[in-house]
Amino acid sequence: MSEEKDWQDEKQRVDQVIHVIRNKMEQLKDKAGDLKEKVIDIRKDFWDDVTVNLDDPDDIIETQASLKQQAEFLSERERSHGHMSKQIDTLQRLEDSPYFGRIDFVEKGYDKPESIYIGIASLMDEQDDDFLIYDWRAPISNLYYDYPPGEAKYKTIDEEIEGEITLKRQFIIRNSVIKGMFDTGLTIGDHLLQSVLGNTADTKMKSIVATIQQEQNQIIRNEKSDLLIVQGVAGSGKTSAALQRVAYLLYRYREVLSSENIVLFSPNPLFNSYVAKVLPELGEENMKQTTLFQYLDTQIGNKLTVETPFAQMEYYLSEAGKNYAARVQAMSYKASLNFKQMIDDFGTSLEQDGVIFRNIRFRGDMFISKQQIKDYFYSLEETMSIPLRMEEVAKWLLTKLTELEREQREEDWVIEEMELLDKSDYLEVHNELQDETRFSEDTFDDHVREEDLLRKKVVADKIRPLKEKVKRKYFVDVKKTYIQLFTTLKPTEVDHLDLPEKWEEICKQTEKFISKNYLTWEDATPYLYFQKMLLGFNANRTIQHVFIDEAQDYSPFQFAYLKKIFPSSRMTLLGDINQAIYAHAIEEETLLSENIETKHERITLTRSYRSTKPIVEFTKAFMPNGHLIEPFNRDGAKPVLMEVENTAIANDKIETAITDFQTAGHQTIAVICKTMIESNVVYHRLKHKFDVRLMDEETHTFQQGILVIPAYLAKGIEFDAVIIHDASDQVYHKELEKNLFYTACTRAMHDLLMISLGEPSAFIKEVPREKYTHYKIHAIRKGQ
Ligand SMILES: Nc1ncnc2c1ncn2[C@@H]1O[C@H](COP(=O)(O)OP(=O)(O)OP(=O)(O)O)[C@@H](O)[C@H]1O
Repeated sequence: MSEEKDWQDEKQRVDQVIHVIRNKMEQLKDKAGDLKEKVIDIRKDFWDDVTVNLDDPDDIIETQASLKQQAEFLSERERSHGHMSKQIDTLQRLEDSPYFGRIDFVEKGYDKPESIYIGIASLMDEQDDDFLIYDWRAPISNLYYDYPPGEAKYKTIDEEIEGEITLKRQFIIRNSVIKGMFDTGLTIGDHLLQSVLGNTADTKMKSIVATIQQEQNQIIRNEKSDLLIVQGVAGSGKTSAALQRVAYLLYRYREVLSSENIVLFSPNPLFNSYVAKVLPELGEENMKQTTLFQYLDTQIGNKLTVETPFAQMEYYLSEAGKNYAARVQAMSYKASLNFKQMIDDFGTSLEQDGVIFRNIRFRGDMFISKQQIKDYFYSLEETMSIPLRMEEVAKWLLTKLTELEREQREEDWVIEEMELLDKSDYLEVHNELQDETRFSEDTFDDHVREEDLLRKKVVADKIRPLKEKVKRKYFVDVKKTYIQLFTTLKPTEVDHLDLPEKWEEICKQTEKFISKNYLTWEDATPYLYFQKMLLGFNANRTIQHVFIDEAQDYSPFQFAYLKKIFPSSRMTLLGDINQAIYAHAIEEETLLSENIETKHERITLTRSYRSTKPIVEFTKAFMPNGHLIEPFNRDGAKPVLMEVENTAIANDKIETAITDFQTAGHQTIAVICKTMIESNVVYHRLKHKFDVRLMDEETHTFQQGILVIPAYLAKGIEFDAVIIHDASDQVYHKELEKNLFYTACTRAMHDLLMISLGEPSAFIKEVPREKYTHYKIHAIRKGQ
């Protein structure tokens, strides 16, 4: 068959499929329109169709039943309407680009191939007999992602089907028109990938459904592992694969899983909006998304201020302050499982003694003292866990409060308070009284009864907040109990736990911070863990899948905490050891370390798709194990290093570069700095010349244009061009700064420029000279 004939045949098929899509869409729109009218009618006539009769209890029951029936009828119609709207959305998406792939597969035992077309959703022909398009997540579609032409097999729910792929073809279809078509020998040919990756950066991440690579497909379709760990180099598609995996799981387990059952922990708030469009593009709803900070901060509540990880990072990078060395040791130690062990041991000792409680006062007077609560707590059965005993204490206190409530109704202060009640309170009591007396004739003591009710109300209003506090276990002084870990525990009791050298100083610092209601980031997880140890963990069982992106930044303690909170969830951790930027990663293992003890399956991604080949060749040259990183073959300019003599030249070069990048058509240009302080300075300088935005930890979205951003906030995101504001050795020198520098450089898709004020970073010097262009720019001196 000639290429021209193939092209014509495929073109014709696209037209036919589009015709079917449009027909279906018309029909559905008609149906949905009718249904909408019906829904409006039902809402309008709702009360006409309900028999309302409240005369006697039987009538009331009948009315309730009639109401319920009518409401169900309405919500069933509304549901169908919602379902139809969703189908119409999907058809609209298919109308634009119905499919992206085709395989011809001859099943063993048959002699003719069947053509399977693959798109973002399934589509049947008009008779509903045959599939015109298969959903990319259908079992048979796996052939497309996993095999080149030749022998192949796929698994359905109950069997394995073998056969041979005789053709594998990719399409680019846009606006219902076929724009390109390639037959491919490889898994998914470079052709399409080249064209996708060559595009300019978007402020929203795109789905990679048409070009998923075989190794990414292993992540997306993994069904066996409870703990899947993905170590992938920068730009290898970890986040993309994670989101595709969410879509896959939602399809595969659609009967039992919804987006509400999946949570993604992402590195920063900006990232949330960056990835927000991928799933809707695939016709799925977004999973829940949070950052670890948001999660811990909400759990800890507003009594304590929690330091953000970014503030911790700024402190770490500042290298300033007289307690700096101790604080850095604290960051590492409090991330460790040794520290968790210390808390666990402390928890065990608290079973005997040591929990600190709070007094409960009523109207300024002591009602139950902390000592009484403590005595009650420690009088309870020792075999009961601490949280169970706390439940018992709460019950006991609630009974006591109920007794108090009864007694207090007779007190004089109640009369005084009654006078302060406003009209609505009286009305409420009056209505209550009316309800009570509705069916009785006997109303002579109404006045007395009204006073009773008012007294009851006054006291109840006073006691209610106390009861609420008791229910929330406010009677436990978690903070003071926690501080004891740093004040009363003798180092000799815990020295088997590899105490850091500056432990005593750490203890003093911690006590000082927490007494001022300030929790450093390194204390946030341990504190919350401890709090739950006293008050109960309330495991979250609605979440069935937890995804952790940038997992290298999670400490072993944080991971252990998340496991405890989500005990029955499957976990997918994605990260890159080379991008570990938090202080604890220097000494503590990260989650991605080879020797993590928990049972897991590990997938390694070594191919980098984001940046051009010259950028990847440059960045891999200064990283340990960099030889394992494989660039995707996309051409571009070599990274440029400009070593300049003074700030004036540096500024001038940055400004020229921005203008040049704009002229070259780059839409997003990021000036990446090491810290927020540096970013602020650069922003204030540039804002007079360009329309530029400063990104900080509060930034939740970003637009195309020129951005100034600290490296740690640029995690997970990409830009057309990156300018490293100062790549000098003074700025990027320490071990962890290497990772920060690597993270910054690998954000660039097409162009990377490094300005160095003076001596360039030693990391750059590790790179062979031919991998980048080096300019030295001197100031023009008098007489030159
Ligand atoms: N199979 C693919 N097809 C098309 N584009 C891809 C594919 N895999 C990755 N990409 C693209 O490569 C870029 C990097 O992907 P992604 O952000 O998912 O990588 P990552 O491993 O999470 O990166 P990092 O760790 O550096 O943040 C994105 O632009 C993504 O669209």
